[in-house]
Amino acid sequence: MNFLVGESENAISLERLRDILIRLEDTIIFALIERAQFAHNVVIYKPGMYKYEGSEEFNGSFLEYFLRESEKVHAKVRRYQSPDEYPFTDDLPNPIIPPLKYPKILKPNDINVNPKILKFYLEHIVPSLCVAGEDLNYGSSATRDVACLQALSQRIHYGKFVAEAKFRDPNLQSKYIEYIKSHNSEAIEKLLTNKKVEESLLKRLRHKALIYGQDITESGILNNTPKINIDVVVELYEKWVIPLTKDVEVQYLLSRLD
Ligand SMILES: O=C(O)C(=O)C[C@]1(C(=O)O)C=C[C@@H](O)C=C1
Repeated sequence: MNFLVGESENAISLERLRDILIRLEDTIIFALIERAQFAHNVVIYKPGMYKYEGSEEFNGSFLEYFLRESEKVHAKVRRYQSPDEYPFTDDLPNPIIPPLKYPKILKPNDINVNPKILKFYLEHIVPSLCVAGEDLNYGSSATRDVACLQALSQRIHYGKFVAEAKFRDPNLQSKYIEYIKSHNSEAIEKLLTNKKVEESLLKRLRHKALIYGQDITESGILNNTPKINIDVVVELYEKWVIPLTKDVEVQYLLSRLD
């Protein structure tokens, strides 16, 4: 969590939030580079391929099993009590350690777009990121998938904080209230969109993916094939990450006055 426990409820600014989003670009690119070293391994996404000891009734895929079991442990150490962490599975156990006092920055809401994240990740990202076929690295692939999914989820749900910061802008608040009251999601989206920020982000992302994806040796950068398909990274943001972040922002604002 980037908002430290004990900080004030006013501890958000758009500038600070944008810095967090920029840092998360690094987390996401490195997670994708990690996943890209293994083949698609489609078998880990097919339901009912394995029997799971202790969860005989469970009939999902190997990845779903792995996500569920990982999230159980993470829930026990209160990961999902942090307002920037959202689980992909439900019926999770209670934390075994006492709760922390986070600043109450967000209005209570139950927005969770993880089903959409899982869908685009499995249908569009993994097949274009990884070499087709099987290399038997099922466990390694699934651990990398979980890292990618968690990073994407955190980034996209930061839209709630970004929306809250935008709503608090005294120059814009009356406009937001007007559009929220008239349930005008299109006007809300238009008001919160900043094309310049989006364009700079996509350019920066291309540079980062190119640089992070190279081999670096004692004599400098080796100009060999990058470890990741740069276009896939840029397209991921252009087609999915930014639109879904905006979707979260709009959903959050629509419920902001409830
Ligand atoms: O930085 C913002 O203002 C955001 O709302 C975040 C974000 C993004 O997803 O990166 C989304 C919408 C804006 O058009 C610009 C960028």
